[in-house]
Amino acid sequence: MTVSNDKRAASRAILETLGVGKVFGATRALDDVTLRVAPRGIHALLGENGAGKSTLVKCLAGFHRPSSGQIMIGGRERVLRSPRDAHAAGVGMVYQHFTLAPNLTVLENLVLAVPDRNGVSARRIDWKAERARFAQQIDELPFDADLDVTVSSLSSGQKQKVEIIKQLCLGPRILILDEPTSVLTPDEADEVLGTLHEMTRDQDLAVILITHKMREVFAYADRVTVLRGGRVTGDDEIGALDADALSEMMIGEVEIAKSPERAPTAADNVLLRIENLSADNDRGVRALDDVNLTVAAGEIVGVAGVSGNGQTELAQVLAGQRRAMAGRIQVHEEVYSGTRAEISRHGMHCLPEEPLRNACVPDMSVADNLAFRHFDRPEYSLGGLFMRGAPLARRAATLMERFNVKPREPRLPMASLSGGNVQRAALARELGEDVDILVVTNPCFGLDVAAVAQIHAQLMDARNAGTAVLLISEDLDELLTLADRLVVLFEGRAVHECTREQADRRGIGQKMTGY
Ligand SMILES: Nc1ncnc2c1ncn2[C@@H]1O[C@H](COP(=O)(O)OP(=O)(O)OP(=O)(O)O)[C@@H](O)[C@H]1O
Repeated sequence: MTVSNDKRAASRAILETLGVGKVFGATRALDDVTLRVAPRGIHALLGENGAGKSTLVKCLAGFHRPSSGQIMIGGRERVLRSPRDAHAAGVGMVYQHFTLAPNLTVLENLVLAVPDRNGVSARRIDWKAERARFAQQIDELPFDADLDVTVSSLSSGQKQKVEIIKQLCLGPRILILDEPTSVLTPDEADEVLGTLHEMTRDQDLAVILITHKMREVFAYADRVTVLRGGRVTGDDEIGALDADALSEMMIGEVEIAKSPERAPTAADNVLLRIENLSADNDRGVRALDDVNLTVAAGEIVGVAGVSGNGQTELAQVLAGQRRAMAGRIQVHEEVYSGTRAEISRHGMHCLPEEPLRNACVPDMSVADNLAFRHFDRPEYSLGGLFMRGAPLARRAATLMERFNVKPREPRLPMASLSGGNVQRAALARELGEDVDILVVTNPCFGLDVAAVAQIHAQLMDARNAGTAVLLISEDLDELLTLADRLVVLFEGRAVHECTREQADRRGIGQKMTGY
């Protein structure tokens, strides 16, 4: 930007960060970041994993205090000591993962989100008045929600809308969305972003959008700021940029991994066979209903579906974390019930979604988390009782290098890694050794362009080396890129199956919604 442009942008800005820095121990997560956000429009914040996007927006939402620099909102410097301060300054934030209380109704969630309600007894709340107030507020919003349903019965798309409604009801001038569409179908994502786009045209609302999806940036953003290694590497109107320019700003000269060619499959060598499998969810409701599927050596079978249609339960039964109510599973043509001994004997590796929560111990180091599968092997333990630190650290360093986990510091707690790097570390553990069967759920959730290409190449490599891969993913594009065959789950049933040659994007999208 030229100096005069700079001045004009500053005079228009509702929010500015001036030379903001943030240091965590030895990590400089943000370095001299200047960001200017106009009072209306969608401002995309892009960058590879670990670039500092979440840290920056957490500074704006009062979760982190910057180590240096200033935050200006509405032309005034603000010191945001807590989310409450940020809220008072007009900043609302919607997180990547849901924050709604699942067992409460939508109305109860909205009422509890109002500041100053902490500690107020439910009996002292005038529910009738609150219901009328929220019904009227929602009426004025372009989003719809039924106030009386329990949140746990909502689809991901509906939950995300309630998260946004919850923030909009608090009347923010700046709404921050951290990867809001990663849990939505493409149609739901278009609906949510399209609606917000319209809102930023009609009223004083600035949306800061973190996303890894270029399509969304070009369709809905007005302006883009790119971070790399904690520094701003690009800032411009969206109309002045193309995909190559953005990619260059995000990853510099890094080469995007190319997926290896697809090798022929030994279709008759079935390694995983699922027959008439049924299972219940945590509430005792049937979540998987009479599912049949097979995965052969050197084959990727994709499981498509909107989240909440039995995918989680399928992955859990295969990982031995949930009991099947009917049917059977065979691995290497032997009956399999998911015991630790069977998992190890059959070379069965499972990577669940949200690995930080479901597959890692957040406070333990990256090296220890990478050791979960091997710590009791002779080369890593003394008599099976004591872990041998040096070989485990060497192995961790090798895996971190191979899977590009950053920062390359095995002793850091897992929880201090950025979302994308946790994902890479968890995949490194599951794909790092010879694997016969890999069950993986949403492996590229939250990953940047280069990392997605790298993970896809690694999955294809594993397939070509003879691994049977069951890829459960909410990203239809990912499935269409990788899978040899596709199965669609809807309300727990396998409602459609096709080969990659037969796959039709629209048709599969319709099957996913029960059409
Ligand atoms: N609480 C923390 N303690 C220590 N280091 C942290 C903490 N939070 C973030 N970091 C580090 O700061 C850097 C920036 O992380 P941040 O989460 O902001 O990246 P990001 O751009 O949001 O990445 P992603 O796309 O993977 O979510 C990373 O190196 C990360 O490991």
